[in-house]
Amino acid sequence: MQKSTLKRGLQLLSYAGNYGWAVVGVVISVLMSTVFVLLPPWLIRYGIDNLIIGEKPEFLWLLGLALVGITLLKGVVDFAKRYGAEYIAQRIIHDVRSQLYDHLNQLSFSFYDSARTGDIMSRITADTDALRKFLSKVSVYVSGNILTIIGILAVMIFWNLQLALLYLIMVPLMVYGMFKYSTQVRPMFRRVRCKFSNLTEIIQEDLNGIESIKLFGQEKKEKEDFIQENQEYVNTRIETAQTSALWMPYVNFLVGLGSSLVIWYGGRLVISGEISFGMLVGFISYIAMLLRPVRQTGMMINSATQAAAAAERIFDILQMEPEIQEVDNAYELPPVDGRVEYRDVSFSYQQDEEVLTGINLTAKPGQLIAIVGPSGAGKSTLLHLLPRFYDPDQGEILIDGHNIKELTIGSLRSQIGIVLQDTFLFAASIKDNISYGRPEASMEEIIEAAKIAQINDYIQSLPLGYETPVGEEGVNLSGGQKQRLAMARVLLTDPQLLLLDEPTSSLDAETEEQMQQALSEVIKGRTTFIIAHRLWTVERADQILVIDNGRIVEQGSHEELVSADRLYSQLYSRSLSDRLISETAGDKR
Ligand SMILES: Nc1ncnc2c1ncn2[C@@H]1O[C@H](COP(=O)(O)OP(=O)(O)OP(=O)(O)O)[C@@H](O)[C@H]1O
Repeated sequence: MQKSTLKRGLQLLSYAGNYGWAVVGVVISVLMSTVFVLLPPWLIRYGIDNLIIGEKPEFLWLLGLALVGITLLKGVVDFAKRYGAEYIAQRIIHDVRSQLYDHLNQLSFSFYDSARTGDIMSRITADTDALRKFLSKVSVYVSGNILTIIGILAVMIFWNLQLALLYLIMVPLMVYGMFKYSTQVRPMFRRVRCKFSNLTEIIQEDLNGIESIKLFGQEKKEKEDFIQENQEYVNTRIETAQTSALWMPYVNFLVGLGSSLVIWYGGRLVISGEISFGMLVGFISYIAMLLRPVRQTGMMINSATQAAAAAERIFDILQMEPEIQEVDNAYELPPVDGRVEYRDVSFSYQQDEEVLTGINLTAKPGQLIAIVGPSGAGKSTLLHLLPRFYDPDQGEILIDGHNIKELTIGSLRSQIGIVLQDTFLFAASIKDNISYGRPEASMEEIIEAAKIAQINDYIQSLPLGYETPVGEEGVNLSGGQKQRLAMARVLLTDPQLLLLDEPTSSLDAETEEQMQQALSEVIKGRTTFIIAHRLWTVERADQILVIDNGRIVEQGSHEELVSADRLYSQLYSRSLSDRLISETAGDKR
């Protein structure tokens, strides 16, 4: 057994510890069930030797009654065993799934940058289900079967060593077969699960990117990719089934061989009077009984290996440490005035590829800081360091003199409002989306925020108003409407620090004008960082930082930077001519 499998097994056992009494109940029922399996051949041997051959027909009904009684009792303990195992399995999987979900929430952005959504989904759903099957069925069946095999062998040895030894020759062959089978099948199941993840990933990606697929007419190519992945999954499954299917004939052969040997040699022992006829019948019954547990155990190696592969994938995630962590004595950030300092901050997503280098900046409380620069210069990254989506490799960031690394993450983020380039809305009502960060907000406050974000009139015009669902079953909002909704959502939390990543990028000229007015209201008294490509929108900023290639290359007011006649002034002129062109195009239309 691999070390990692053992470790995963122990980890699972630690979950079972929470349901101690149920586990004890299941263990007792497995033991009792095994005893009830072992009893009938013993009774049959006794009946044949003492009641049939011993000619005591008046007691035969008692034998029948005992056999029926055993069946009934076995039915009761089997019920307890199955119900208990399912109960424990469901509880454990509930805990694992919740922990997994919780952990995924805690993992940092860096994890999601490289993680594939389909893969994560299949770990939460298919992998936890494989584990549930193992816990509810495989673990009890396999332990019951192993106990039965050991019990049968023990009774055989107790009855007659020679006959038992004859049969025991088969055991190494069985163990060898089982070992061979499991080592072959195990990596196959790992591959099956990976292929399944790939398939989920493709479906997920195609559904998310359906617009781009249709726009670029790539349906055929995507279909071919899907067919290929689907085929590979099926091939892997079939290959695995082929290997597993060899197991049954192998076991059948061994059991058949064992029975023949016992009848051949045992028959001689009966004739020579060394064992009774009842004992031979008992032996043969036990051998026939061995078939099921041995075969089942082999088959269950399938599920066990599937579960081992699934557990590995689940625990791989659970063991990942979130990159962004609070220090042990992290403290709450008190309400801030909004002074932000970056001191010699450098950052890279991947080693040796610095995205930000030696950033120094100071924003005084209530200032509007505009960040401009070419695409890919590092503007968004600069903002993402403030709420600790990522931590700098070097340097430090302070808010009102508090180093953000020493604060609790919740208290830090609660004072920062962010409107990102892409706005994500939940499948809930408009009202719930706006109040997402402050569910207790009153309707008046929600409407007020929506008014400032210039979206109230539109919402009121909808038949269901603020109760209108967003997304599939409700209204489909435009990019600009989404951004304004996101703005209202942030306003409602009344943050002292505002990070706006191109908040007006999806707006038309008219709405942008309105939004600009709204913005000047919104940012009053708050320290605001705003990224803008349309540079005329940030002329009024207190400071403009020009970022190029991860460095601040210019810094100052609009007038200062224009007269400096460097990168900013070039970008500004380009931005103005773009505006002119788009306005002329708009007029012509
Ligand atoms: N999650 C990420 N993982 C790895 N590299 C990233 C990640 N996000 C951004 N980058 C890289 O870091 C650099 C800076 O990206 P950033 O998004 O900060 O630029 P930007 O100036 O905001 O660009 P834009 O104006 O186009 O939004 C780019 O080269 C980008 O490819």
